[in-house]
Amino acid sequence: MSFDEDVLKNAREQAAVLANALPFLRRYAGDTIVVKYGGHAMGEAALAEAFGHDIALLKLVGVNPVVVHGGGPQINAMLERLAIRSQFVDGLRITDAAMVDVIEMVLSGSVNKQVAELVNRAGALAVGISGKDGGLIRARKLTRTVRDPDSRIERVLDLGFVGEPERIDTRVLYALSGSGLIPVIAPVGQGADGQTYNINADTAAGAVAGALNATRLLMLTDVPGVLDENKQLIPELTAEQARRGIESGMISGGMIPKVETCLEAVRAGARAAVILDGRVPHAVLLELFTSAGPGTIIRAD
Ligand SMILES: Nc1ncnc2c1ncn2[C@@H]1O[C@H](COP(=O)(O)OP(=O)(O)O)[C@@H](O)[C@H]1O
Ligand SMILES: CC(=O)N[C@@H](CCC(=O)OP(=O)(O)O)C(=O)O
Repeated sequence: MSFDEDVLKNAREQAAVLANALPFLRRYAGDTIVVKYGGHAMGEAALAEAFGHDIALLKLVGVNPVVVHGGGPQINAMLERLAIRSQFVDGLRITDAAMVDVIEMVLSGSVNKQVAELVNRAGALAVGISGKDGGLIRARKLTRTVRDPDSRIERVLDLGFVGEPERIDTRVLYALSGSGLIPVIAPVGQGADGQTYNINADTAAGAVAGALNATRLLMLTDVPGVLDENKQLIPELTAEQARRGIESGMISGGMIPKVETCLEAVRAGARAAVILDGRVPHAVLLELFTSAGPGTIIRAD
């Protein structure tokens, strides 16, 4: 085959691949997909670039992607530089007054702009905002009760300025998405009194997905999904299995807010939530458009 014939053959093959992809790419046209992009998944440059491409491609094929990012490792690094120690309870960072300023700086500042830039570099137009912009996330102080295993006495744990979404005002998201832009959200909220709250990024993503009645909430993380005692992937998790998993300790640490969030998101209006491996390049496209993107799916009952 001559050089020209080779080029032509490749081009025809590429065209066929594109044409074959059409029914898949149409699958979520017009739908809203909320993607939680965890701090761990941002580490590797090639992976991050692939993530940016996935989000840009979603917009191109008529999907309305909304990104909510984390930044736990990035906050840890900054707090370490400032010699401030963190403590976690059930995957939530106890946040005092000095920390909340640093956390807002990291999340709404450097990380938010980095994530928006990943999408922009892929040729789409992302706009980085925090939950404080446009009144997006009205937050209230989160309280946790813990039971002492010996005395069985319950006590309320003060997590400081850790918040939970109280109300989501979706207007800013519709305004951006409707103008061809992709919202990229930092998980920081504002209380009725103006106080800034640090919100777990999973929780923020779940609240946004519920309020938007998203077709999917995709939770990108650093494990293949929810794993059982033998470290095997659980393809589908019911509310009852989740409750037992948390009680038995099979589901622990950062996976607790993740699973709880998925359950809450589908209860609040999202069609399904998937916990999947963000370390796999193009995890978002694999999950949405192929049968090779297994994670753990949590559906509305
Ligand atoms: N049953 C489980 N299945 C999978 N991961 C689990 C489970 N229980 C606890 N984990 C832990 O949860 C972590 C994911 O939560 P987290 O570190 O908060 O992720 P991210 O930073 O992506 O939000 C995993 O890396 C794992 O160590
Ligand atoms: C209250 C709380 O824990 N907030 C988180 C917010 C960032 C986050 O959730 O980031 P990842 O998704 O990367 O873990 C924190 O301070 O680390």
